[in-house]
Amino acid sequence: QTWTRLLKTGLSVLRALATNPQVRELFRFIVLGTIVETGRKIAEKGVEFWREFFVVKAEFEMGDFAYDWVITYLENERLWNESRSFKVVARNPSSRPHLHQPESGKPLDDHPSPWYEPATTQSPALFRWRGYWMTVSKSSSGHSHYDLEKAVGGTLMISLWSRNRHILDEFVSTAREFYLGSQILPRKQLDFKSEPSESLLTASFVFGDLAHDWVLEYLKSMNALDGVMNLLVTTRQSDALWQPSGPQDVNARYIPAIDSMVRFLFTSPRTGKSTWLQVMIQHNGLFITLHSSDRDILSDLVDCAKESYSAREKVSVHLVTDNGAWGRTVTKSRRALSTLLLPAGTKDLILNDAKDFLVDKEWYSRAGIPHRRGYLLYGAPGTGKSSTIHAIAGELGLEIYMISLSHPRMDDYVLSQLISHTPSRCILLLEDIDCAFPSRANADEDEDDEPAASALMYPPKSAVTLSGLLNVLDSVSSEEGRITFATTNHIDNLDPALIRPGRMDLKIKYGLATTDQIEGVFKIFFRLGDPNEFVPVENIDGTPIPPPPPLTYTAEDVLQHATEFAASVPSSTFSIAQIQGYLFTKKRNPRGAVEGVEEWLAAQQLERKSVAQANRKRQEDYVRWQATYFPQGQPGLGPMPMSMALGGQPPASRPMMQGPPAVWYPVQDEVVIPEPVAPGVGEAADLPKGPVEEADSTKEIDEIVPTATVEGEEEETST
Ligand SMILES: Nc1ncnc2c1ncn2[C@@H]1O[C@H](COP(=O)(O)OP(=O)(O)OP(=O)(O)O)[C@@H](O)[C@H]1O
Repeated sequence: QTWTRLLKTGLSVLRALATNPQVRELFRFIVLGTIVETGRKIAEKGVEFWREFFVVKAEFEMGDFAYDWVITYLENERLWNESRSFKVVARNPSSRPHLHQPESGKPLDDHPSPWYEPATTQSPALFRWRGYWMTVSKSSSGHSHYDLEKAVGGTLMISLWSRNRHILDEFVSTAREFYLGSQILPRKQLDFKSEPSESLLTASFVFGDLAHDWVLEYLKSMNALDGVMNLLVTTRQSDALWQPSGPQDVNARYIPAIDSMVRFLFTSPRTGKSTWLQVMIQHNGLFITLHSSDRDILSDLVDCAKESYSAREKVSVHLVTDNGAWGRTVTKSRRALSTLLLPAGTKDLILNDAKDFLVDKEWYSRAGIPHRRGYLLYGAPGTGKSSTIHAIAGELGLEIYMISLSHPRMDDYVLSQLISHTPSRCILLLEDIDCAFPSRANADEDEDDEPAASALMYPPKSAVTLSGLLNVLDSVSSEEGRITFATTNHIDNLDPALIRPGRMDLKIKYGLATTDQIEGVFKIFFRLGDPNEFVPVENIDGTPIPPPPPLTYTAEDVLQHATEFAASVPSSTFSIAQIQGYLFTKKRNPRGAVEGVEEWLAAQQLERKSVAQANRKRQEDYVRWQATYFPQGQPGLGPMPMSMALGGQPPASRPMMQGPPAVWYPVQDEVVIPEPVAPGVGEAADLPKGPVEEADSTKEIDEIVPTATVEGEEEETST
């Protein structure tokens, strides 16, 4: 009964509520709300489902090439055009030629230009691509891909409204092709090792290596370094290597500073294929990153560089740095062999022999003979030895690697290191090879006419030993087509082992100027030779030398004066360099050169006399010094002290006789001291007495300077 009563009460309450309009309204609202919410949920699920099945999504990470492709492509499609919010950055237009200028933008000038890129947006931009809708959104972190070096991170999200995944593939590959085809400046690659695609090829070209010079020259010839924005302004000659092409101030060079970077589009002349190169300039060389994994492109680049290098009308001379390693390279204009005045047949002899040698590698290997060839050029200073080597190098298209044995860092080890770091086909030039030996006076101590004291004065000027030198010349690494040229002013100082065939195959003597050579140098000097061959047309740094003013004399004048001049100057008495030195004082005045020759000859005679006297005094002083301090005789103790050499008193205390050998020469007014001369050999004994001025100059000189015809008896000339 209780339950029946309760039920009746409930029903009456419900009936009362149902008849209440407000309650009925509320009830309807709840039902409708439930239906709407359920519908919304179903729709949401439906969209999610649709998205899952009908939208393809892709994510592109900044720092990845795929990101670069897509963003560059979208940039080009002007996707951001409809955007309402921008990020505006100032960038150098020359480094970003694709930069989008604002519609009303001013023409580009030297100041950075504005560049518009879409502001970071979470709300996706919608666009249509080949009939498909796409949304693009960019995350907040990171900058545009061009500024990648400053911030890494950030992603680009692309949603493609299509069930078809292939559309995404098509989109990405279209973007990639566009990127490659547009040849757009790629982003800088600071750390190629961490590049995720591992598709960049990096090549190092080490300073001092020939490949480095090839590539550097090539980059310069392609104006690739012109875009460097980090410059070193220098006047040092050693920086000439970097001189970019184009007109530059002679004194100041604007060269890329260390750590600067430049990106350059290399188009292979052979394949026509273009590849971006990123060139990093470091203190120890060039580091080139190729935006490619194709090694052929690298070898193509190196081959092109090598080809254009060898086509230049220049000769490169590689020098040893202060550290005793290859480093500096000096480039000189080629010197034509025809400008050398040498006895008939000399030039052809060397040139043909060297050519034969270079082409006959097979023959050498068949005969079991090491493929190397040595030439010894000896004779007085200034007779054309070095000039011949430069001209031959130019003719054969070879580089010169020049080693001076008197270099302060030179010893057997440094020498062998240097040799092993030279390329196979080159000219190795050993200058003043006699430095490695004691002077003749030292070698021939038992000769009666040369006091032992003088031997002490002339120890070897180089720490290189004979065995070190022979080892280097005979070493396996000195095979492979290397031509060795050695020069010396004192062949008689050289050990026979060094100049035996197999080490020095041709020995060519350079004598003092003959009458023909004197006449020849006069004609060339006054431009009767081929002026273009003789007169350099450009400075060492490539800047042009303006042509000389027109001549005030005729060819006939020069011919006549040349004969007169040659008749006035004694034959085999002066080197061509000395004659050239005199002619320089009469530049553009051939008549003056003839008129002044007697005065010059007299001055030369006086100079020789002073030199001889100074040498004699030095010898005497040294003997006296030895007798005072080492009455018992102290062989091999080293040089005379400076104060003594300069004519002062011997030092109060016994000098230290250790350390590297050094020779001190007296320095006096108007005295030029040549290589040390042993007493009894050379000028001192031959000098005439009496005033020079009164004598007939030609006769006088003929008398005082014996013509050097016999090997080893040549006149020591001043330098
Ligand atoms: N035979 C020559 N023909 C033309 N020019 C010459 C000749 N000899 C010397 N000269 C000129 O003299 C200068 C010095 O010559 P070079 O340096 O070749 O002499 P060198 O014999 O090598 O001297 P050193 O032994 O001192 O090194 C150069 O300017 C060169 O043009």
